[in-house]
This record gives sequence, structure tokens and C-alpha cells, in this order.
Amino acid sequence: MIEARGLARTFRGQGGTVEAVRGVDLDVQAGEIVGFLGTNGAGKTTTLRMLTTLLAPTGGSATVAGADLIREPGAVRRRIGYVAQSTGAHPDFTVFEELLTQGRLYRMRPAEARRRAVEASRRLDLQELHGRQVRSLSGGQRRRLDVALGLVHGPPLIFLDEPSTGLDPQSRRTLWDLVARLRAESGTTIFLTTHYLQEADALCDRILVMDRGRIVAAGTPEELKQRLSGDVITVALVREDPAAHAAIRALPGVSHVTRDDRTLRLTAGNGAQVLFAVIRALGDAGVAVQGVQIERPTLDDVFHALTGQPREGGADHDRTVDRSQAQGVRDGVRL
Ligand SMILES: Nc1ncnc2c1ncn2[C@@H]1O[C@H](COP(=O)(O)OP(=O)(O)OP(=O)(O)O)[C@@H](O)[C@H]1O
Repeated sequence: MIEARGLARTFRGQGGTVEAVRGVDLDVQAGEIVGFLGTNGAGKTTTLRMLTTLLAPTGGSATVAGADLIREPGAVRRRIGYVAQSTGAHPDFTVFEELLTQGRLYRMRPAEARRRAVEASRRLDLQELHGRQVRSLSGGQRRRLDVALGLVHGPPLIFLDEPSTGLDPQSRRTLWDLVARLRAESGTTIFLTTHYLQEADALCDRILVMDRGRIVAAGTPEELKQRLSGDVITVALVREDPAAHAAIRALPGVSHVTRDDRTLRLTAGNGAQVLFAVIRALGDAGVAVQGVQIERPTLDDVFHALTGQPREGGADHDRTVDRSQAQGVRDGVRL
């Protein structure tokens, strides 16, 4: 359904050159739900905007829903649905008017537009909201309308850009269920970007991880977790201590050390074997330890290992998160 080779995009401006996407190869099969994960600025949205014809690539090629991205952008647009992070639904329109208008934008006859609007509404459980003005919808209802708008013309492939950012946990789960049902009922291929590891884990057949413009890993959520073999050791410190990180990062058998206020996390092939060395090294460096825990890795750890980015909220991270993303940090695990 999607086949991209060497897809690239460079932005040139007064501030210099940004290689946002540096030669991405990707394949998505019909009927798959594929999640695109990555840190802020990794290049996910730029890739999505290229695949949806909104942005011209500066290199590479792709076939999307059977049409050539460069030579047949019109055909690509007719065959895909794209749900951006913020959509232009008219606040004064009712839900059903908005769905009907979408069909008319695709030049459907009135009867066809109505039939498709009813169908898209059913798929996203919007029937009860037909008479409501868009401005009165909750965040979750609005997002469901956004997805329904992307479906009105019956595309076999739909792109969702961070579909559940800013939603509360219950609305997020409802959206996941509806997206999963959409694929089950109609076989729609779904390609989404997300910051929520839980979302990727719960919804996606496959995950692609992007970092600094490149895809650095691809696989099922389970495959990615298995790739990070070994254990995760969490060390709680009595107080924040800059010496702690340096004391253990060079120990044999220890990798991916992160610091987050008074917590150190590290991966080790065999947690039990390195535990003593870790505690002794911290003691030698004069670092006071409050407690230690050994766990199996989570998807969150996998992403840290792949991207080298500290866990969200870590003392040494320098990324900014907007308010909706910060909300996500409280609501669930976020990359
Ligand atoms: N129009 C533009 N002009 C210049 N640089 C841009 C432009 N659009 C994106 N970039 C840069 O390209 C890089 C990738 O951005 P992109 O929005 O694709 O990342 P992302 O993975 O979607 O990030 P996020 O998760 O924060 O949305 C960033 O460094 C960004 O600043």
C-alpha cells in the first residue's frame, strides 16, 4: 500500500539547512496498522506530509495506494485520507453538515455524499451527534469527527497524525477501539504517527521508529521489546548527585544509562550479575543509594535504547513539550 525508497526532505532557510528526512525506505502492506514513533523533531510529520502530497520530497520516490507520489499526486490524494493534527472543521456547522460538505468537496452527487456521510458517521459512532455544532464537541468527539471526515470518500489508506494527542485516557481508548474496528470491518490500511508508546503497543501491528531523519528500527511491538534483551535496573538515590551517572556508565555489562532527578536507569544483559558492581561503584563515588529494582524492559526502554533520548521528564532532557503533550505524560507512557 505504501512503498517508499530513499525519501528525503531538506529545508533550506536563512537559519541554515535542516535535513529533516534523510532517505527513508518503508513498506506498508494492505490492511496493516503501522505506527510511526520518534522523538520531537525526528521527521515523522515531514514524512507524513510527503506521503500525503502536501510537501514535495527533495529526494527519493514512493508509490502510495498504487499511484506514484511525484508523477500522480492527484491520484494519491483521491485514494488516501489524511487527518492532520488540527483540522479545519467549521465550528458553526453541525456534525452531519460537515460530513456532507466533505463529500461534496470530493464532487460526490448529493445522494452519494449523504450515503457516505452516514457510513463514515456509523464507523466513528457519531450518529448521536449529527445535530450538534462542531464548536460544542468535546476533544474526543471532535477527533472522531476528524477521522470520519478523512473517511468520507472511502479511501483504502488513511494517515492519522498524532490522532490522540491531548485526549483523556478514556477518549483515547475509544478512538483506538474505533480505529481497530475500522480496519477489522473494512480492511482500511492505517498509518499513524504517535508519541504514545501505549498507543503503538495497543493498536499497531508494526512500529517504525524514526530518529534524526532516519528509520532506526522496525518490527512488531513484541519484536522491538525482545530486541532489547536483558534487564533494566532502577536505582533510587537519596539526593540528586551528578557523580552517579559517571560512576556506572563505564561498568562492564552496563548500557543505556539515563538520569532523571534522583533516579538512574540502566540496562544490563544480566541484572543480577551487575547489581553488586553498580552498588559498589556508586558507594566508591560517595553516592548515597536509597533503593534498587530489577525489571524487564518496557517499550519505553526500547525507544530510549534506539534513539538515545532520555525518558520524558528526565532532568537532562532539553526538549520542550507543548501542553497537550505534557497532558499525555501524565495520562500514559509517552516517548
Ligand atoms: N518548514 C520547515 N522549515 C524548516 N525546518 C522544518 C520545517 N518543517 C520541519 N522542519 C524541521 O525538520 C525537522 C523534523 O520536523 P518534523 O515536524 O517532521 O518532526 P516530528 O518528528 O514530526 O516532530 P514532532 O513529534 O515534534 O511533531 C525538525 O528539525 C523541524 O524543525
